Amino acid sequence: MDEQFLDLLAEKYDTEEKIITEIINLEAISNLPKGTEHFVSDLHGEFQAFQHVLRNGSGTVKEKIKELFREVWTDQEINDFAALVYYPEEKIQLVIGELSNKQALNQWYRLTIEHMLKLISYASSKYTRSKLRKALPEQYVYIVEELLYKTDSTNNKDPYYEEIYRQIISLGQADNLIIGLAYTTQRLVVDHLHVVGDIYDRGPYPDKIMDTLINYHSVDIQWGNHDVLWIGAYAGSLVCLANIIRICARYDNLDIIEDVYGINLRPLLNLAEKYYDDNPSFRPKLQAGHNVSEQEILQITKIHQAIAMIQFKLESPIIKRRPYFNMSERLLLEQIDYDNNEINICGKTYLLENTCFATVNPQKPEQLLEEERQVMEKLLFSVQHSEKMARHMNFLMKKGSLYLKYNGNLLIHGCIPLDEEGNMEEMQIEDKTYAGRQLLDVFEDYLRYAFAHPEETEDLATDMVWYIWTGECSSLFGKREMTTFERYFIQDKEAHKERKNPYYHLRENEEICRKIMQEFDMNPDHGHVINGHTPVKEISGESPVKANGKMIVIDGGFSKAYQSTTGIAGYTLLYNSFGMQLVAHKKFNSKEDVLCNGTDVLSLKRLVDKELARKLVRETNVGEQLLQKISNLKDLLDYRYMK
Ligand SMILES: O=P(O)(O)OC[C@H]1O[C@](O)(COP(=O)(O)O)[C@@H](O)[C@@H]1O
Ligand SMILES: [Mn+2]
Repeated sequence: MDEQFLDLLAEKYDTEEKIITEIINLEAISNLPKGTEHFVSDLHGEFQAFQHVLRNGSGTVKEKIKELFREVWTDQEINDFAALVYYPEEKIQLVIGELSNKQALNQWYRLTIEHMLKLISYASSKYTRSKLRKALPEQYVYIVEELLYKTDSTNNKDPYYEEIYRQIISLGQADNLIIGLAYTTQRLVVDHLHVVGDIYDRGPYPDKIMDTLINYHSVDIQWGNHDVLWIGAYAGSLVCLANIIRICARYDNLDIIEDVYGINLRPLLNLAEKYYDDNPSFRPKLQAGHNVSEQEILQITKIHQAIAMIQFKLESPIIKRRPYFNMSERLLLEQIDYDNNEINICGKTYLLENTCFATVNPQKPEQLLEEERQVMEKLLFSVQHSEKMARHMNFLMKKGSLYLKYNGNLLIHGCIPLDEEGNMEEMQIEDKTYAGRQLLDVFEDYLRYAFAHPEETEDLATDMVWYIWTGECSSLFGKREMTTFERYFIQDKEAHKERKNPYYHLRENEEICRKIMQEFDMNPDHGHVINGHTPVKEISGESPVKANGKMIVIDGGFSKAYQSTTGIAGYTLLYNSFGMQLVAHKKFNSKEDVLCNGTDVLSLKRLVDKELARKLVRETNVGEQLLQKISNLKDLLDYRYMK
């Protein structure tokens, strides 16, 4: 071992005792059961439903409550206590409103604190004391530890403990303590969260999801195609920027752009008012319960057309300067017969309806009007100077990656592009050809380069971010083409079809999944491929567990727009020391429903994999680091003390 490294290490561990204590500590930790991993995906801006799943740990909180109190509590009591753990602030207010006198309330406080402590003690049984301490409400650590670790079996200290409870209540600290303990419980039931992509688009609050993730104790993100689109916009890709605004307009979410990220839409609105009118194809999909006036709808409809046309124009030069993107079929503006309002796509002629080509010059259809160019320039400036946007995008980059190998599983939002024979699909980029893991690594390198160089807007790296959103070999898109244009202007549904990469039928096959895991140097006997991206149509009998259990698809289905096609509100996955469990969620109504009626989106669990022996920390990614550290410390002991 490098002596310089050992000398550095010796600065921190400067006595024999310190080294030995740390070795014992790390050895002990690595023999604890592994913590619970929680997998969610396709959140699509649905903050309310997401935070519910996070707060209830996909059913883990209630399960623990049941295990502890089933014998002594009614279902109603269990539900009430669960609601208190999920939404402590609101539930306490409801209880205060219901209990008629102070004495009753104080009694409730006394019992509730005791129950919370019991639950915490149970939920933390597989953690070290130090880990639990870090999860406790800071200002109450001392008294909570006193109450948690009562060791006196003689009852001599009973009056002492009672006095602690009494003081907490009489000093007006009960509410805060209960709230703090509820959050401790939430934190203890899930050790680490994986977000398998698509935080952004369609739903109204992606920013609140981002803020929640930023404050979460332990998380990683596998980017989804929609997340990459937002990264691309921030990194200087005008076409990605046009796309995110178009999708926000389409889903009546322009507030996210204007109010949340502070981007001025006025120049775009002025342009839209000048060239566009009402158009049934571009009216926004309204969010339930969102009151929008006719005038606002008209405004959004105009903005929607303006930005969609800018997007289509911006696609052309990229397709032309990157022939190996193989997207010449998508040069649609050039294939339009502007006199007859028709288009020829793949040999078939379609009539165009609800067109809005006022800014298109049929001779040079890709050319932006000077006004359009200026609007995009201003928008990009605004996006790149939004403080909140910078914070959220930096976090996406820091915690995110295109794929992740974690505790033996391969996590990826979309797919591993394959050909019909099940070989890794090849893509040529400039003069080199890539496939499989190498291709994904190259994509990620380009994306990181584009992000680090936001001032470069037409270089290959920036174009590549857009390719990852929509290209045929993208591991996040996984389809041959994105038929956005067709869905706006052509009635015939045949033209809307997006052909999927062969991966999506081949992934049913165990051998293929094994091959993919080998491509990533993983052990196919133990691991799984975990995907999001495609809603699992439970209604039509589709199963989220495929390939003899090697493949798990957990599109969260949080997106309301897709719930009628899936029949459920999606899946999440839990992986604890006993094995893997898939959780199917019913539609989430509202927080109020959980609080008042105790209706918790019933989660149905299905065992995917059972560990033969309880899995320990030492067998995990974190454990690997611990074992490395132990080995370093042993070297240090040897080097300094000849042991
Ligand atoms: O229904 P929308 O929101 O217009 O989006 C449809 C588009 O979204 C996509 O399904 C991609 O989004 P997902 O990653 O959520 O599937 C495209 O394939 C399709 O063209
Ligand atoms: Mn997706």
